[in-house]
Amino acid sequence: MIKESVFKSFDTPADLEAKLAEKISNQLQDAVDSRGKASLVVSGGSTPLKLFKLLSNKAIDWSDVYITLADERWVDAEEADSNERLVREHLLQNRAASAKFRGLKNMFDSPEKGCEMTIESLANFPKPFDVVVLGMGTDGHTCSWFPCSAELENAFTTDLLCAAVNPTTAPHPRITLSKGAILNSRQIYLHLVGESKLSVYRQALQNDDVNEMPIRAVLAQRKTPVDVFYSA
Ligand SMILES: O=C1O[C@H](COP(=O)(O)O)[C@@H](O)[C@H](O)[C@H]1O
Repeated sequence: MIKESVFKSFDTPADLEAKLAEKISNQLQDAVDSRGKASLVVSGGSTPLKLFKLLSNKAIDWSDVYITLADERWVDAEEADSNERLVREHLLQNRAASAKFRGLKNMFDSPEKGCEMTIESLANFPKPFDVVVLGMGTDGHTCSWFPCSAELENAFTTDLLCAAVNPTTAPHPRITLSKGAILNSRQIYLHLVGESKLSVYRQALQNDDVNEMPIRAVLAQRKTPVDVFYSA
């Protein structure tokens, strides 16, 4: 049984997004005030889009904020399935347009070949990351740590920032931040919307088999604070 993290439940997704956007923007500005720059890692998928919009209007020093993704599908940034496209269209807008964004996909034809260049492109990001926002799939994956993938162990054990992943249950080869990279952060938020996600989260707390539900690698550790933000 995993000891539960801080769990905050909201009446509506809008209430959740308002509070989470406020917390993230305050933490980013605090980082800029104390260390001159800040870093933010966001997830893709459908859950964070309204959060991105709220964040993009926050009055903070965005030009000192470095943003990247927790994971990416190995598709061009213009394609519908690209997480980078979501970030560009929903987060890097309004006041946040001046943030320094680095995507994970590059010109190589596979994540295995492109991984080294991605790692180099993130070398100047402030670390530990100030804020990481994770999502979770109903199979218990987070980032692109898919329970089915042969590369999961590497993503969990590598000292490198990124790993290539070829999920058998989801489309596209992927690149993902490694477990070491994600846990090298000051604050992780797990953003969950919908009762099906709540039930997967509750199931994840039942034991610590990370291969069955990779989200447990985040929930079972105590190195980095994890706050779960949930709304039905
Ligand atoms: O494939 C992915 O899925 C997860 C969850 O996505 P959602 O659509 O259920 O919010 C996401 O966190 C991850 O970044 C994405 O690549």
